[in-house]
Amino acid sequence: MPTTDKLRPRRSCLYMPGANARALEKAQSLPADMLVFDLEDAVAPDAKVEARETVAEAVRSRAYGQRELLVRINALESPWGRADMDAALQAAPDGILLPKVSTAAQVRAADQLLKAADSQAGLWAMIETPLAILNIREIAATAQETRLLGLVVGTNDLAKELQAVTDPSRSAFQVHLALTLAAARAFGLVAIDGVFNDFRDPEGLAAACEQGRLLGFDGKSLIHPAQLETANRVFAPEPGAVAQAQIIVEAFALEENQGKGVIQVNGKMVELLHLEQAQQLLAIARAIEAVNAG
Ligand SMILES: CC(C)(COP(=O)(O)OP(=O)(O)OC[C@H]1O[C@@H](n2cnc3c(N)ncnc32)[C@H](O)[C@@H]1OP(=O)(O)O)[C@@H](O)C(=O)NCCC(=O)NCCSC(=O)C[C@H](O)C(=O)O
Ligand SMILES: [Mg+2]
Repeated sequence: MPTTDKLRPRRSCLYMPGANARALEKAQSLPADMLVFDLEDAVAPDAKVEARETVAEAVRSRAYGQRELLVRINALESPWGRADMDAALQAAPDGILLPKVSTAAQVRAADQLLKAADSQAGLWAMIETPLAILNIREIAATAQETRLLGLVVGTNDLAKELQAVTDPSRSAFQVHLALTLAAARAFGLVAIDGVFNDFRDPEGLAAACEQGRLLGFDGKSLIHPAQLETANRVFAPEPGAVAQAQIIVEAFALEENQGKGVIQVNGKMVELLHLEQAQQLLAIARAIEAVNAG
């Protein structure tokens, strides 16, 4: 049964070219929270049909344990998109990732296909065009009527379309990242940050993950197994934060604090909103523990 659970860990989201059978096999034992079987930009036009079959078979194999499986189809407007969608839905992944979504209508069109196929898969939209940024509110708002579950930033395509340069601090993309995050949170969606292309630069990756985490993203798009450990570490709640959250939950549970909206914990003001944050953090920490326990 595909999962649409919003509270599961999504620290690491690893892309694999659909035509690369070795990568698809290797991913069965990699510590990724999410796997994206890519049929779009990582697959050359001549290899698209074969990749579609390879990916469908891999998803059907159920050899990926509890990892969340997404298939990134080609755009529905492209020559391959509709057949990709049909094959993917028959294989029953957890989600379909739509590339280059620019309008709410594109999400609705994909959602109609899910409904027609009686699919339980979630929908995920790549935010990687300038038009998507201008339409981000409407795109995210489709979550109220469709199976849209998350937004995934595509900084490679954004850089191309904006004619922007990717510097280490990603200064050109700060507005796009923040708008995507705000739209995701406004409509209760998961938000996954873009890729870091230099997979032999662990310090640069750690800095990029840290930046994404501080902005509020749930996890990071990855392109190579060597990037998994860093993303899993940076996007997991720190032990100190887990301990602090536990203290807040316990403080609000004390008899003398029943019915209170604000209390003090170790000399700091703590409100009910902090209690909610603490509960959410503990839920994610527990979910990560469950994943680690296998
Ligand atoms: C970038 C790569 C082409 C590098 O591949 P390679 O030269 O084979 O790397 P290594 O020799 O270091 O690989 C070591 C082993 O790891 C396996 N491997 C490599 N990558 C993956 C992977 N992604 N998933 C699973 N396994 C992987 C190799 O097979 C080796 O295994 P072994 O035989 O046991 O030694 C390559 O990493 C790659 O293709 N990465 C993914 C590229 C991709 O999918 N790109 C599309 C999405 S990125 C994007 O653009 C997002 C968005 O749309 C945007 O616009 O920003
Ligand atoms: Mg892209």
